[in-house]
Amino acid sequence: MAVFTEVSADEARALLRALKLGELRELRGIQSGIENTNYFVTAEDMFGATEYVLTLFERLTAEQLPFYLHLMKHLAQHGIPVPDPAADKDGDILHTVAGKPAALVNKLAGGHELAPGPDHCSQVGAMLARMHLAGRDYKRHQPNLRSLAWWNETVPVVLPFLEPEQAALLRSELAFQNHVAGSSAWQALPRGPVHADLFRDNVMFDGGQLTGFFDFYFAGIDAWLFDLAVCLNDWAIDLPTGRHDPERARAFVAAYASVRPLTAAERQLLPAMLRAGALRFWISRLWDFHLPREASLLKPHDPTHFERVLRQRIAQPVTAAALG
Ligand SMILES: Nc1ncnc2c1ncn2[C@@H]1O[C@H](COP(=O)(O)OP(=O)(O)OP(=O)(O)O)[C@@H](O)[C@H]1O
Ligand SMILES: N[C@@H](CCO)C(=O)O
Repeated sequence: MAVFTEVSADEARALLRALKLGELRELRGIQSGIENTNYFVTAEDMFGATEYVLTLFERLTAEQLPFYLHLMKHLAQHGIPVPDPAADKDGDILHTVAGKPAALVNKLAGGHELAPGPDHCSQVGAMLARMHLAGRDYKRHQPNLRSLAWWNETVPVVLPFLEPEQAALLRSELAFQNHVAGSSAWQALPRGPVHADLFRDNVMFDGGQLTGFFDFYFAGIDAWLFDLAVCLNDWAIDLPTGRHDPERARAFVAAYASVRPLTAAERQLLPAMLRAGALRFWISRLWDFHLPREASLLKPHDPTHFERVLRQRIAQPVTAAALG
């Protein structure tokens, strides 16, 4: 469950009042998610009832949060379907609730598509490219905080928990990614704000139509190709085995490239970036699994899933040419 911090009805009422969003009708803790405390909030004003999502940030600091919240606002203003943080009378979108930094955003319609087909992948691929283009003139800068520097810092912390063979793979993949990051192709990759965690459970569909991307709290400035690789590693694999699904991957990449064609450097580095995407989540899952925070009922994601994905990506590299 993901209510790390309890919010009282009075606290929710006070926030709604400060944001001039009407009276509180319902406050309901959201049981999924592993990073933040989330509540569904129903408010009613003279126009009727509206649903919002209240997020209390458990790990991120008030220094880091403006980048994410203003990015969501920027993208929403550029027509990308993402939650739009509500502002108070001073224009502030970062609030304090129960002593934690907090935001209130509109609730996206629909639910997750946990068994996506090629059509879902095309919709997400095209919207991902539109989102990258819409982020080009976003002025704030914050690196992807779960990128190479964090991998280098965190790998030594998780290594003692691994079997020798797993430790060897983790070490050698990290060395490979450090090597790739020194290449001219890597330097040439187009960059901008990326979501960096756009898994099936961070996208909403309603009646088969994409209604939005959410959970931008791992976003940062990074290679657009990294975002694409993270998506392919989730949207276009068979979850039980981690095996690449060529049909879904082709649909995803073709739709992405129809909005923003891949550059030569991106085509060259796709196989390495797919490995990077798998490594990133293997490390974070190992970290969450072996060094959990104090959260009574938290169920960490299975790290071995991304170990399998990484092994597949190394044994059977997926090239841009194979994806059309
Ligand atoms: N803007 C939104 N609109 C609709 N539903 C939302 C929205 N934000 C969050 N939710 C719901 O709340 C659940 C938990 O949110 P989220 O995935 O952001 O949790 P988290 O703990 O912040 O992240 P993580 O995915 O890293 O575990 C989502 O699965 C979704 O059902
Ligand atoms: N998407 C991440 C969880 C953090 O959002 C994972 O599956 O490990």
